[in-house]
Amino acid sequence: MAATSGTTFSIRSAASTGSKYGRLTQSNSSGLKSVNSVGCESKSSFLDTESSIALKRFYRTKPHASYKVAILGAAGGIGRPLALLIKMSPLVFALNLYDIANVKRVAADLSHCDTPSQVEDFAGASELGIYLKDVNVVDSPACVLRKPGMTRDGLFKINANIVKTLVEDVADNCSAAFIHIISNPLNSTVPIAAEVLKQQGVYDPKKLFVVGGHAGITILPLLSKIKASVTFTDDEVEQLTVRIQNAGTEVVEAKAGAGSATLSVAYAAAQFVNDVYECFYVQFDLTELPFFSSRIKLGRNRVEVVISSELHGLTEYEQKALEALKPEVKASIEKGVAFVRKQPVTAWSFPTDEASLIK
Ligand SMILES: NC(=O)C1=CN([C@@H]2O[C@H](COP(=O)(O)OP(=O)(O)OC[C@H]3O[C@@H](n4cnc5c(N)ncnc54)[C@H](O)[C@@H]3O)[C@@H](O)[C@H]2O)C=CC1
Ligand SMILES: O=C([O-])CC(=O)C(=O)O
Repeated sequence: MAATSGTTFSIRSAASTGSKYGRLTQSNSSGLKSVNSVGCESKSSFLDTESSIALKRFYRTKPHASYKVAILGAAGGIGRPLALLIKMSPLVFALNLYDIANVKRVAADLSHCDTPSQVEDFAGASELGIYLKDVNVVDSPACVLRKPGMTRDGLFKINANIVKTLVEDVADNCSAAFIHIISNPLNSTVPIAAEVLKQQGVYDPKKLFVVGGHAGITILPLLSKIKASVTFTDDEVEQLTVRIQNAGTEVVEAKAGAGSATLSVAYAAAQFVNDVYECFYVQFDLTELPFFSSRIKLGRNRVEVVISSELHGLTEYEQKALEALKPEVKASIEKGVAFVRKQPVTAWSFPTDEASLIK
């Protein structure tokens, strides 16, 4: 499922703080890149005086923008709203947009939002090195998406290679960055990214993750953990579980070939430059599988806490579903790792010591 967060995302617009100075810069050093940062003096505000004063206080007391964020696939269905949401964050001072197509128009449009961050656009593989320099956070929805009737795994052939190549560039240029993979099939693309980073000697499992982690029955809503005072009959649990497992597919079908979920995914992805508690698919030893999803506290720079009690006290239905999904997750992980190691899946198994990198 695309977005499941109950956390809040702090959004502030510089316009509403009465930003005093305006700036528009164009730089054509490479012939491909433009630097756009527009700040407008904004005398009129839709806020009343009290709100305006409160926002000015917020800007005085909050830490300065300290993140440089790169979005790979920034001109796509997810990339565009994600770029807007990140452009609105007071925590971000620079936003680099990369895509193989149409990225200039996104940057030009976005640069008219007078928030603190400066937007730059990059296109073409030769630009990746500059684009990733000193980046703290990489968000990657670069890839192709599925059409109605396809499974997420059906994207493996094309997307595995895109993810591998882009993560190799990340490893070369900003290996200390937080890396957020969005590209499907996630159950395989995260292990692909981990394997590439390992091969380059720069893997930190606390810095690589995806919100959720999913495909078909490997999406398992733990309805028994709902805190609100609500109870479901066994039939309702079954119906709700299947509905949630198909939530992404519902959007694919509603868009009838024009894409998959974009706005909700961008919303979920944008939150990770704030402190959040959310379910993430990462490498750790919650189960016998090396990668799994659980609730995690994500701090400013890394995964800080994995809530390992998440799988305790499941109902019989949930426990059965959990056991039933493990072979599929295992196969997806093995497929991703074998792809990077260029080995047949059967020739490889995950060493047990590697299954416990996050404690
Ligand atoms: N994690 C999640 O919950 C979700 C994941 N997805 C996945 O996210 C991915 C992107 O989805 P959308 O943005 O809707 O697709 P889209 O097709 O609208 O955008 C993808 C963008 O990536 C760019 N791109 C392709 N190859 C590239 C490369 N090598 N380098 C840089 N950019 C490249 C394309 O030019 C395009 O602008 C898909 O794989 C989709 O399945 C989609 C929805 C939910
Ligand atoms: O369904 C898809 O293909 C996109 C996706 O992963 C989701 O929305 O959960």
